[in-house]
Amino acid sequence: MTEAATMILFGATGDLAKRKLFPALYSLFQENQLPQQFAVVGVGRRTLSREAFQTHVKSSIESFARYSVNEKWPDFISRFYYVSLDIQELGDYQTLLHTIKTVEHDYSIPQNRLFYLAIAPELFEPVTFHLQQSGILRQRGWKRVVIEKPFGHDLPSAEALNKEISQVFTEEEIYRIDHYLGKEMVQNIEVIRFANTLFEPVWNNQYISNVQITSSEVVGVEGRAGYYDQAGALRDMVQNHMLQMMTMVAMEPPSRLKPEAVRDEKVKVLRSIRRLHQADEIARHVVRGQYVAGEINGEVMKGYREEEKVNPNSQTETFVALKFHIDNFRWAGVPFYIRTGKRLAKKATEVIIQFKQLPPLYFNQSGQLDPNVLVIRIYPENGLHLKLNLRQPDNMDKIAPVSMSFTQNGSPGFHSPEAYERLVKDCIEGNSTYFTRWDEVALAWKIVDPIVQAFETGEVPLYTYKAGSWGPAEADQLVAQEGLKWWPVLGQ
Ligand SMILES: NC(=O)C1=CN([C@@H]2O[C@H](COP(=O)(O)OP(=O)(O)OC[C@H]3O[C@@H](n4cnc5c(N)ncnc54)[C@H](OP(=O)(O)O)[C@@H]3O)[C@@H](O)[C@H]2O)C=CC1
Ligand SMILES: O=C1O[C@H](COP(=O)(O)O)[C@@H](O)[C@H](O)[C@H]1O
Repeated sequence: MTEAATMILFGATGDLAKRKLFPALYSLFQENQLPQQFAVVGVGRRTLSREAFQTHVKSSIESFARYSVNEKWPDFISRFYYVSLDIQELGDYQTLLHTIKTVEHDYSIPQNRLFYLAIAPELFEPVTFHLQQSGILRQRGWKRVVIEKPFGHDLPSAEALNKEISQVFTEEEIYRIDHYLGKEMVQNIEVIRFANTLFEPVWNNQYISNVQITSSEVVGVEGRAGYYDQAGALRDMVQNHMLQMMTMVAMEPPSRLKPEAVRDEKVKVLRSIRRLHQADEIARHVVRGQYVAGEINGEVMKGYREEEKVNPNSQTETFVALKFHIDNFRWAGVPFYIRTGKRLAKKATEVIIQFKQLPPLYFNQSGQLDPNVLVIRIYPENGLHLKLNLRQPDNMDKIAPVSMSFTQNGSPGFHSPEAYERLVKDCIEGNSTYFTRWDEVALAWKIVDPIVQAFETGEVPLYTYKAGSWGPAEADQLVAQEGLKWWPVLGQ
């Protein structure tokens, strides 16, 4: 049930708020999914009048929202207030407290306060500390804090951050965002598995040969070089989004559809992922790459090292492909391949489940029959695609693969909610199922940290790939070692 609340949005003048958060709030408002008693206090460092802030919100809606400015607009925008504050200055928080109280009074909102930290990670600690010091958290209603990624740079920094935040908020009050968990088809993975008799019994190492998870991007670093050149693809995408998708594919059925039960099962998967420690072992399981100049859709793209604010000798990976094993009864012997990178040929996110071959008899005498494959399409489509074998209509002696496809966002007039819409609604409602719990974050760092160290000491070669390709050729060899290939993504 949606609860009356005030959202205090730190970083309200920033990019994330403009491109994702205001549009998400507007969609929820249009669909009557926000509480009647709801308001937003935007917080930024720059000085802005309330009117100027409302104009800023309007331009965000006009540029990025699914709904246009319509008759509901005046009611929506009247709920937006603005406070200029320096996060580092404790004294500034009294104005914020005063505004929150005014808003709660004007909209008869009980003192339920949702703090959304859309700010740089180094500000997470000072803001939580000052919220406590200023008395803003000494209210009668509930309090929650939403924290954007990245949650730490490695395990020690994540532990330090968590320790600080935990002095002010309990684990139940902390909502760590991983926006991939808000995506329609990522949430559908558990439905595909646990609501379909066709799939549930075969979802294991008896029937599945391998799993491939791809998230490819056409964009480069897009003005975020300062962060990205320190992070790289492994920290930026694998530590969070890719491992989260893998846990959704691999987890056991939860005892109940409750946040803790679901997250307990995901944690068990993360614990069972075989850790890679030795440099030679890492080099056998991980391929890293960096893009050089190339062409995408007829446009010439510069190489990563030529990008603005990137170190011209940068050793940062913009592509990574990995082979993981999950050492439990369900998955023993099934490789999970993950690949992600920037400046690849297409923007796509897919999970591919490749089933095992039948014995080489009857229609499969040659042993060359195509395997059955289930493709879960997360982007650009929200869909499913199942590859089966049938007789070829024009040559009944031949067996050929056919496809059954379902695309949710293909129907005219159908607009799937954006990931941030689901997640913002969930945190207002107090549903933390699709947010990452601390033990998930810590385990993910434990998996990733030794690989990062091997990268930093140069023990894993950095290959190059052309912008517009599918990554270094060595990534193909990673799967070819087991007689496999990467399944082409949609439209490739
Ligand atoms: N942008 C994106 O697509 C994504 C962003 N994120 C994460 O979201 C967070 C925000 O990112 P983004 O919006 O891009 O960042 P921006 O740099 O665009 O915005 C930063 C915001 O923080 C405010 N700010 C900075 N310093 C202070 C301060 N001392 N006191 C008060 N406010 C301050 C800025 O206010 P002002 O401008 O007024 O100075 C601005 O509103 C980061 O953690 C990022 O990693 C995560 C995924 C995607
Ligand atoms: O978190 C991040 O995700 C985006 C990709 O998200 P998507 O929803 O567009 O697939 C990535 O570009 C960015 O580097 C990373 O920080």
